[in-house]
Amino acid sequence: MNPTRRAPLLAPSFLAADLANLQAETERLATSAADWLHFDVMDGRFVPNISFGLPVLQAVARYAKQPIDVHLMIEEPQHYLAAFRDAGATNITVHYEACPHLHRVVQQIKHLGCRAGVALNPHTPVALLEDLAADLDVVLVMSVNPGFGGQAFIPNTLKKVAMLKELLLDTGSDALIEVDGGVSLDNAGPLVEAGADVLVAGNFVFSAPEGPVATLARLRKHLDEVEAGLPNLSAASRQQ
Ligand SMILES: O=C(CO)[C@@H](O)[C@H](O)COP(=O)(O)O
Ligand SMILES: [Fe+2]
Repeated sequence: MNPTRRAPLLAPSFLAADLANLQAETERLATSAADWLHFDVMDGRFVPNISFGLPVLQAVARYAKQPIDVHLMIEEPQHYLAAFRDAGATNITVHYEACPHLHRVVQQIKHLGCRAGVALNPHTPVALLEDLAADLDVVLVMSVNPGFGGQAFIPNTLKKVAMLKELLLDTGSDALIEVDGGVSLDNAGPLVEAGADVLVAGNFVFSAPEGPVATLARLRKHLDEVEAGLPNLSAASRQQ
C-alpha cells in the first residue's frame, strides 16, 4: 500500500523557551514556521520533574496564534481535562501508562472539543494501541524518557514510528504520529521518512545561537527537501 502522506508539522516545546519572557517567546513564534505550540505539563509524580500548569497555559494562550498542543505527563489526568481545555488547549495528550481507563479518557477529551492524543513511553509497544487507534487524533511517540528536555534521541524510535504507521493503516486510523524528544536536523528526515507527521523540538529550536525563528525555518526547509523525495506529499496536504 502507498498511503497518502501528510506534510510534517513543527511543534516547538515551551519547556526550552525563555520562561521569564513567555509573552515575547509566544509572539515571536507567531510568525515562525511553528504549526503547533507544544506545552509540557509535569507533576513530579508521573515523571520526576515539575514544569508548569494551568495559569501558565492561560497566559501563553493570550498571545498564541497557533493551536496549543498540551502534553500531560501527570497521573490521573482525567481530573484536569476540562480545566486544560478552558485554559487554551487545542490538543490534549495523556500517557498510556497513566490511564487504566484510557478509552474513557480519550472520549472525555473529544467531548470537550479537543483533539485527543495518547503518548507512549519508550518501553511501551505500539501494539497496545490496537483497540483504540481508530478513536485517536494523535499518537505521541516519546523518543526520550519523559520528564526532561535536552536528552539524547533514542534510535529505536525510528522502528517504532514505522510499526505505528502500519498499525494505523491496519486499523483505519487517521491519527497523526507525533515524535517528542531529542528531535533535531540529525533525525528529522529519517523520522518523516518512517512516517512521523508532527515533530516536537525543544532544545534544538530554542538553544540554537540563531534563535527559534531561524532554526524552525531551517528545519522546515530541510523537511521540504526531504518531502521532495517522498511520494504523495505536498505542502497543501499539511493539516493543522
Ligand atoms: O515531553 C518532553 C520531555 O518530557 C518534550 O516535549 C521535551 O520538552 C522536548 O525537548 P527536547 O528533547 O527537544 O529538548
Ligand atoms: Fe512533550
